[in-house]
Amino acid sequence: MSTDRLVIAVPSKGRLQENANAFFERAGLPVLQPGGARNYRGRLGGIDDVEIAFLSASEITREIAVGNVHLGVTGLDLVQETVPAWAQKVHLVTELGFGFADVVVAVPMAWIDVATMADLADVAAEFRARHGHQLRIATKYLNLTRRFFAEHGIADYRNVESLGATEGAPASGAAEAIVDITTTGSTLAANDLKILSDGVILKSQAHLVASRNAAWSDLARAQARTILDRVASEARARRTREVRTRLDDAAGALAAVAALGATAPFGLPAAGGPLTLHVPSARVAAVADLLRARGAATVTVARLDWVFAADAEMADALEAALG
Ligand SMILES: Nc1ncnc2c1ncn2[C@@H]1O[C@H](COP(=O)(O)OP(=O)(O)OP(=O)(O)O)[C@@H](O)[C@H]1O
Ligand SMILES: O=P(O)(O)OC[C@H]1O[C@H](OP(=O)(O)OP(=O)(O)O)[C@H](O)[C@@H]1O
Ligand SMILES: [Mg+2]
Repeated sequence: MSTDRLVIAVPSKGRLQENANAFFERAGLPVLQPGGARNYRGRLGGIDDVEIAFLSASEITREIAVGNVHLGVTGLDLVQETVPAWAQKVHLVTELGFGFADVVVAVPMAWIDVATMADLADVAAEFRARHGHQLRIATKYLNLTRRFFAEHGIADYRNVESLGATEGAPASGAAEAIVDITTTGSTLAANDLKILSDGVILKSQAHLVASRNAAWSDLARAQARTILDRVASEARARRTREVRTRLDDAAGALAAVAALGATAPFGLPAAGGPLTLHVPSARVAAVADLLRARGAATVTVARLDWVFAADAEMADALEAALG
């Protein structure tokens, strides 16, 4: 880093790229790549002097861990697998609601007696005596596997490192079982593999992450505060609906819907005026029912683009993590 400005690492390819760009766009901070797709440096629109490094998801994780970039978008699976003592180096700013994938233990469908990790432990304990070698697990998630198997008391196995087509390992005879990431399950099914019932090691999704090791200048901290305020405002808006209505007893109605999480951010209306509520999106129908039961004739519901608020919980949590 040649200057003290903020540097954000954004996926330049792979499964997270498109959604990561859409996420910054929604927050009013479009990712700009002036030199075209082959230029590995860009900048963020909507804010001055923020640099973007375009990298693959695994490179982003590494650069965050060593502190070469301040913020980045990557998968939780990569953070937990590839960064030793990750919580000391990486602060999870927020989940991003995309890049969902589970890291799972899967065995051949034909193993009808093996449904749980305890069953797999039994197989592992007897495997060498029966077959002349240890149970082999194909995976690129060596650290997550080691931790999870240890928690389940499985010690008698061997990892076979696999960097691609892991699901093919049992059929090809390279391993007996696998640990890999799955989203739709179609690759597992196509390879006649099943997930053990308690074999989900990690439910991963993309996160905005911050490096606790980077050099955080005053400028970089201030830029991060601005960015996180917009990100938090967009996230708040996404989980909220604006509900408007008119009733005789607005105060009584507000008290009744408060139990459903509704708030009146602009206060109670003067007599006869419209009441504006903010309601968690999942509770909108229940709130509308209650309002009509209390005499509201019409209730409108609208999506919001932004909800700016007085508190800065995301930025404050980052400051606390950076010390
Ligand atoms: N079905 C999926 N399979 C694999 N990764 C997924 C899936 N769904 C979401 N992801 C997320 O995407 C991350 C990896 O993305 P991807 O494999 O596209 O990167 P990449 O560009 O291939 O990077 P690299 O070349 O460094 O492996 C995973 O670690 C995970 O967090
Ligand atoms: O459950 P599904 O929806 O079928 O997805 C799972 C598959 O996707 C990933 O591979 P990817 O296509 O990223 O190839 P890679 O291993 O080369 O990264 C992963 O390693 C699985 O093979
Ligand atoms: Mg990949």
